[in-house]
Amino acid sequence: MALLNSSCCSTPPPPSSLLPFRKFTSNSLLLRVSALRPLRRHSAQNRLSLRLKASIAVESPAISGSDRGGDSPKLLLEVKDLSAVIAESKQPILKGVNLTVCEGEIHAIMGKNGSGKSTFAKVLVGHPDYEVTGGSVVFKGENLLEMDPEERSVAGLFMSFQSPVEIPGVSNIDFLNMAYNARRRKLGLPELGPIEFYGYISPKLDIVNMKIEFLNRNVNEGFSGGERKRNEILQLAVLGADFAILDEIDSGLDVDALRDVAKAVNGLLTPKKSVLMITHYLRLLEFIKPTYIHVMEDGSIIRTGDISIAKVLEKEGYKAIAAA
Ligand SMILES: Nc1ncnc2c1ncn2[C@@H]1O[C@H](COP(=O)(O)OP(=O)(O)OP(=O)(O)O)[C@@H](O)[C@H]1O
Repeated sequence: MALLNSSCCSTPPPPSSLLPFRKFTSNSLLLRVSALRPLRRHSAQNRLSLRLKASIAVESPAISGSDRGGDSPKLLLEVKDLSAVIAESKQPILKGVNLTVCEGEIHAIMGKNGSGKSTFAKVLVGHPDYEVTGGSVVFKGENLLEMDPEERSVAGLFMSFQSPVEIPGVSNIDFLNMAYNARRRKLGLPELGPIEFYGYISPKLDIVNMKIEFLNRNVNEGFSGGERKRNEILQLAVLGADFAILDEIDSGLDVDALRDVAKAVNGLLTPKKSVLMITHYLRLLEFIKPTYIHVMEDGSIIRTGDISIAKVLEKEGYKAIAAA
C-alpha cells in the first residue's frame, strides 16, 4: 500500500497567520430561508420551453491537478493542526487535523463511525455547533477561520450535508434562485429573475438526472434519500464551488443513483476544482477516483495513501490500518 504524507503540492504554501478565532453566533448559511422573497411562478410548459440541453462530461479525473495542467498544482486548502470542540459541551472532537489540498485534486476521508469526519467538514464550513480551539485553515491564501459561513461559501466552499434538511413551504426553485442571487449579489453581479434563472438551472437538471417536477416541490420535503442526495448535487451545480465537501453522498443510494450522482460530480470537475469526499465505501471511490485517501481516527488523520487504502479497509477493516 502506498502511504504518503498528507502534503501534496510542490508549491510551498503561503504563511498562515493565526488570527483570533471567532465564535459563530448564528448559522448564517448561504441558504437563509428567512431572506426568501416571493418569486414569480412559471408554468411547467414555459419552463420546458426554456429548457436547454447540456452535455455531460463523465470522465473521472483520477489524476492530480499537476498531471492535468502541466504547471505545478496550486495550493487551495491548507489545514494545520486543527482542533475543535463541541461549542456547548466543550468536548474535544478534532485533535490536530493536517490536510493539504491542491487545485484539481480529489481527496477522500474514511474512518470509523464517530471518528470526527463530519465534524471536520462542518468546522471547515463554519458550523456554529463547533468551536475551533487551535490550528489554522488557509483557503486560497486567506484565513478561512476568520470568515463567517456565508463568506466561506462566496469564497468557493460548498458542503453537501449527510442529512439534507427539509424546508417546508419553500419550493426548490425559489430556494435555489434565492441562494444563487445571494451569491451573485456578493460578487457584485446582477441578480437573475425567475425566467433567466430557469434557463440557467434547466440544463443542470440533466446533469443530476432529476425530473423537472422536483423544482416545484418544497425543498427536500418528501424526497427519498437518493432524491435528497441528487438535490444536494443540483445545489452544487447551481452554486458552483472551487472546493466541494461531499459528506456521504453515497449513503442510501441504489446502484443506478450512485452512478448518476458520481457522474454528476465528475461532470462538475475541472482541473481547478477540488473535492473532499467522506465515505465508508470503496464503491463510490471506483466512480469518483480520488487522488488521495485519508483515514481519520479519534479526531486526526492517521494515514494518507492511494486507493489501495480503501481496498484494504474493505477487505480487512480498520484493524489493518490502526494508528501505530
Ligand atoms: N453537535 C454535537 N453534539 C454532540 N456530540 C457531537 C456533535 N457533533 C459531533 N459529536 C460527536 O463527535 C463524534 C464525531 O462525530 P462525527 O459526526 O464527526 O463522526 P463521523 O466520523 O462523521 O461518524 P459517521 O461515520 O458515523 O458519520 C461523535 O462521537 C459524535 O457523537
